[in-house]
Amino acid sequence: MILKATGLSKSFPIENMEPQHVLKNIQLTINKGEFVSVMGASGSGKSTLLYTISGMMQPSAGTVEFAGEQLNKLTEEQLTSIRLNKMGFVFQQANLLKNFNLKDNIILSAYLGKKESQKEIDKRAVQLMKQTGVHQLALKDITQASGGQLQRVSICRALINKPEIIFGDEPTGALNSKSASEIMMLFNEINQNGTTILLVTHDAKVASKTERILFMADGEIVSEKYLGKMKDESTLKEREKQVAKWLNGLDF
Ligand SMILES: Nc1ncnc2c1ncn2[C@@H]1O[C@H](COP(=O)(O)OP(=O)(O)OP(=O)(O)O)[C@@H](O)[C@H]1O
Repeated sequence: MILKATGLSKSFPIENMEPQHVLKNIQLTINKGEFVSVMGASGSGKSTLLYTISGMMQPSAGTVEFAGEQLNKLTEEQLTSIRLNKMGFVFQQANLLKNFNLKDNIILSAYLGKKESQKEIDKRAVQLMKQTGVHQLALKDITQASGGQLQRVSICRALINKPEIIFGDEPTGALNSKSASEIMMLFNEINQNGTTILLVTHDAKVASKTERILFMADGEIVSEKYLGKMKDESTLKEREKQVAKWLNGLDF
């Protein structure tokens, strides 16, 4: 087990009204090496779940244990260190810094993170850029790359500190279907190399490439289904059909 949420709830206050209960008593265990996706209608609480289990947001109740640490017992400084060194984040938009070239965007957080030499960090950045097919863009800036390429760079940035888990919030949401599919194959490869991955997605095609799908409705995990790891792409059509069936059976 790498992550365990117990009795996790999150409410947001609303002026002159009852608070909005966005997460309700969530129990969730993620095992080391798993590739998990979270699906559910807009507003069901998917992003809030991701933010609370990754220590970006304080839950209203409940606990999160990550890599042997109870996140609620840590100081903000300790949480920042865990997020920097043990977690990687990929969002819908790459959110890269415009005054840095693409390689510098990748290595910046490694300079802030682990105590490694510049040479080692540089070497890993180049390896990651090769693995993700963007090494020829190392010295370009963000205006000189496509959306898919920028997302590959943001995946390199997420991986630079060798995280134990990658959290993705709609990481393919802004991409065309070809780029989205390529990015998912890349996540699959990263997962096969041992990194645990949890993705929030609206897209059944994305979810069908993951190992386990959690379905959320109204702040609760209402169902979870196991697809198993995708060993090769020949099974993809079958997996997509299966996910479509599951979605049809749920009343979102
Ligand atoms: N910081 C906040 N303050 C108040 N309400 C919030 C806040 N963040 C989220 N919410 C509310 O919580 C609910 C769930 O939001 P969340 O973003 O987790 O859903 P989601 O399932 O990820 O939706 P989407 O698929 O549209 O991104 C929404 O009704 C949203 O308005």
